[in-house]
Amino acid sequence: MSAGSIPSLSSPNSRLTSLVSHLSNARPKVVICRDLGPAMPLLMERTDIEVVLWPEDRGCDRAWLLKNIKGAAGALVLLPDPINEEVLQAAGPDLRVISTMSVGYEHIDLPLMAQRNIRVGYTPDVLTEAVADLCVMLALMAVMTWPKYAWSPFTFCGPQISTMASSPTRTVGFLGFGRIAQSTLTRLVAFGVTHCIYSGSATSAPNPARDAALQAKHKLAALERVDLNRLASESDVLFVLTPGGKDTYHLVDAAFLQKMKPMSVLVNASRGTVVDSDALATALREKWIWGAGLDVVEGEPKINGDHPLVREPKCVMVPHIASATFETRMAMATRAIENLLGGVFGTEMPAELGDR
Ligand SMILES: O=CC(=O)O
Repeated sequence: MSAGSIPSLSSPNSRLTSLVSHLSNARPKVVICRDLGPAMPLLMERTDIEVVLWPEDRGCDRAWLLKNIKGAAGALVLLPDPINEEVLQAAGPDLRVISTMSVGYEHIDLPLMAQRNIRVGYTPDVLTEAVADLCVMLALMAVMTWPKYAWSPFTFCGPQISTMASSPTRTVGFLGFGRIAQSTLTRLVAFGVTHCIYSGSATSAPNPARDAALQAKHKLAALERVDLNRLASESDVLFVLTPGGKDTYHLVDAAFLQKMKPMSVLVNASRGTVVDSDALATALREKWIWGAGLDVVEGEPKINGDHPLVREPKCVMVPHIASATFETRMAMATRAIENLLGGVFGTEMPAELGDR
């Protein structure tokens, strides 16, 4: 999509009116938990499905979902919509697919879906580049956070991410080394980054061949899988890019932050729950680390101006918008719709989780 051709969002209420023409019991019903703007014609122009759309421009009400999902063959959901036993009970036996417009899927009870033979779609890949762009932006902003504004030669200074003659090495660290981490690394190579270290999950197998290829491609002095101690203590810039959930809860805690370099910065663009917010606020206040850039924070979106990290001057925060470019959101919405239709009609889903 070119910048000049970004379609405008049409009102959910006008779509609601056009839904009347879709009502027929013969067609499989799909429930859509949020207006998908310019992608909606991909659903609304079809005559072989009945589309039931949450009509308001805010998160879908639970009560509305539970009422409307009855008899549905599929549902297109978002991160704030927990998909669990309650939803399956309300839906009944016709439910064949849950499609989430997100790369994360911790809001979906996957074992339960597998048990009931309900297919699950998600939207990996299409958001990788946008999130990697934001990661770099947050890292650059996190080194330049300053609470006081009185100029002198060495105020407003922060640690430099690019290498230079007097400081020729930089180590970038990744907690989680999937697609987004690797795209972020690609961007940082242009800053002269020399070393890359990462920690994978306990269950992910080491991949020495992939690592050797990446090291050669980016002409790095080292690219190494390390334990959390080394990740914390050697990273100049540390990106948290691991999935959320109980396995990664508070992996970055006070003990981890205390091991980090005082001039290092932490960026989190995965899930708020991976980083202990109170510990991070202490780390910034006590100067264990230099700064932080956060796209996500524990407890979001219900945080306010009193949150310790919102009040912390050396923390840059954006409201979980890493994938928020028109191009990426359109690709995510399209992928989510394709997944939904694949599940409803029993055909291929472009991005399906797990085995059927
Ligand atoms: O956080 C965003 C996503 O999971 O897509």
